[in-house]
Amino acid sequence: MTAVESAPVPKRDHLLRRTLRDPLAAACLAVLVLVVVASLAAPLFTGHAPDRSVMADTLAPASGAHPLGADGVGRDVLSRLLYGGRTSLLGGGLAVLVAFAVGGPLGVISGFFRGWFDAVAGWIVNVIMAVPAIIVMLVVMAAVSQDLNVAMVVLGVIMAPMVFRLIRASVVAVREELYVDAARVSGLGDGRVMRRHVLPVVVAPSVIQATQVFAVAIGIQAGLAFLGLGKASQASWGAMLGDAFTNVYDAPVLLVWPGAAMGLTILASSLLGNAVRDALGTTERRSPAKKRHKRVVRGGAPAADVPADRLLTVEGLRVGYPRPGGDRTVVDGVSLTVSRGEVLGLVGESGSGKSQTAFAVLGLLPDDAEVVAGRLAFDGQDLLGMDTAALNRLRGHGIGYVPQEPMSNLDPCFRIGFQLVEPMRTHLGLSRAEARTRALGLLERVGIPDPERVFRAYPHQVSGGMAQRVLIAGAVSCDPRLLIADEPTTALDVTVQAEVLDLMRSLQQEHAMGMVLVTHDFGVVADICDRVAVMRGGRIVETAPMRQIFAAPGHPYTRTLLASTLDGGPVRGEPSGPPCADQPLKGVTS
Ligand SMILES: Nc1ncnc2c1ncn2[C@@H]1O[C@H](COP(=O)(O)OP(=O)(O)OP(=O)(O)O)[C@@H](O)[C@H]1O
Repeated sequence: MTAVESAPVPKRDHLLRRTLRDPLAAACLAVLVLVVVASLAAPLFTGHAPDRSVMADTLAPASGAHPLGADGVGRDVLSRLLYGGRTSLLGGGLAVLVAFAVGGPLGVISGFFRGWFDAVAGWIVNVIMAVPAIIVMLVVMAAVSQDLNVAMVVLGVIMAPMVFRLIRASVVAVREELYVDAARVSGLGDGRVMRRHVLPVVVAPSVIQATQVFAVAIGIQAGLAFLGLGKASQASWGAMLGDAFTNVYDAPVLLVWPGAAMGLTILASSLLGNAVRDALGTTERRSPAKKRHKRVVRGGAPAADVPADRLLTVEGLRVGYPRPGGDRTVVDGVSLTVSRGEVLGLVGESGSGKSQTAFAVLGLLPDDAEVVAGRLAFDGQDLLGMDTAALNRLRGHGIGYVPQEPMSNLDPCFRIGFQLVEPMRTHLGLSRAEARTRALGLLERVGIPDPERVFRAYPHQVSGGMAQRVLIAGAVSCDPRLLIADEPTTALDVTVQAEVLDLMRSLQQEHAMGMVLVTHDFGVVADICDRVAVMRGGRIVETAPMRQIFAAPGHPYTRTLLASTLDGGPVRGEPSGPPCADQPLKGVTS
């Protein structure tokens, strides 16, 4: 029996509150607030102008008039420290802003859409990275402007490639996740998928990167000022270090103030960045599941002369992957049909091409797949000719999908309720409240005992069986006419398998949905299917009504598969028993 684990659902906790639970983070934030407030409110703390020089006060020690003393040309050290903080903070902030404004969007677009944009952006980034940063800034300061802030803007552009690479890598990793596929299957457009599932993952590494850019910018700015660059009127910690260095033997204490201010600011911002990253709870980078390239779709003719109750028509479907040694064909000439209210079982050993066939219908094959079909039509619409936006509208609404791995198809960052509500709002145009009510009803319908609780839970707080029920609820939430279920019970234990199958059968009958049930299990076939198509080596070797398949299997391979199931032997992998007439296709892994 499936059950929600007893851990209570945590309340949404504000990021700042979570961060400040770490005492070190709280101390770092306090230091940064102090530095910012002191710099901005400098006139409140000192009456001296930072560039006002009084020769009589040269290297004056700390006193009431000069709490931190005076520098080599008689300027008040406290005043220069406070006003210098403005220059450093503004410079660091400018560099971060420019680096993220340039590198951030480019990284997201490149990682998400790849293709020519990615290639061009990658090339530009490589060129920028080959340019020596310090030389460029020296040239800019010498030839364009003596303003340190201008140099920091240039530094931001030079550092944008680092941001670009980091964000691109994060986006590439997350877009390969199954739950991103699942979101696309449920019909969410690229914008929503990016906003809801991709961008949240980018936030944590970006925070760390921002603190690094900030620290580097403050350091480089100080270096430039130390070399004497920058306007003489512009107080900065670097200029203070330069001045202190010339008087290092007479007043070594002058090195302490700007050094301590810089060190503390950089340290506090780095440690705070780490704490924020930890509080975001996404420290691990998600590993890419598979590599994708551009999808090529060729061929396809509009559907015509099909019976009125026909829902899905697949004719002569071929799926191949270009490989250096020759194309790898994984589905070869598959033809099948599904009528309204009919359940078609797609059966075969592992690697026979069942999922590839299902994904071709869903338009979810990897981008390097070549798909050719005489006809690939859903309810009178040509699927091959459809653009992504039309496919997005169709998926979820017209065609629902129940995946094999329930857990990997739910985004761990979002509550289950949110993930159910979103597609309904998109496809059915429901308000948030209406979608919530409908989602709760669906959760109850799929046999979840405490819908409210599961609605508020995160995926890790429910069991695998419960997650699969949630996905089934999601798949039928927008009243699809066809449901594609890819081994929906494989990841579940035996009792739960039976319950989930019962549920799918009754939902299918209630909604009069057509269904393609991908499975390797003849038990499942007997339970739920009206007709069966048996696949081997990328081809359909036999299609027949369910009872006929069991009573009089026509193809030797069907007999072998049936025998291995009925014997209780392994169905997956190469079947035992007499060799079949059909051998696997060249290049197809069985
Ligand atoms: N991106 C890809 N590039 C090349 N070959 C692929 C790719 N994806 C799948 N294949 C191959 O396609 C063949 C069919 O895979 P498919 O996932 O459809 O099998 P299946 O019948 O669903 O098996 P299973 O029950 O194990 O999921 C396999 O040999 C697999 O290695």
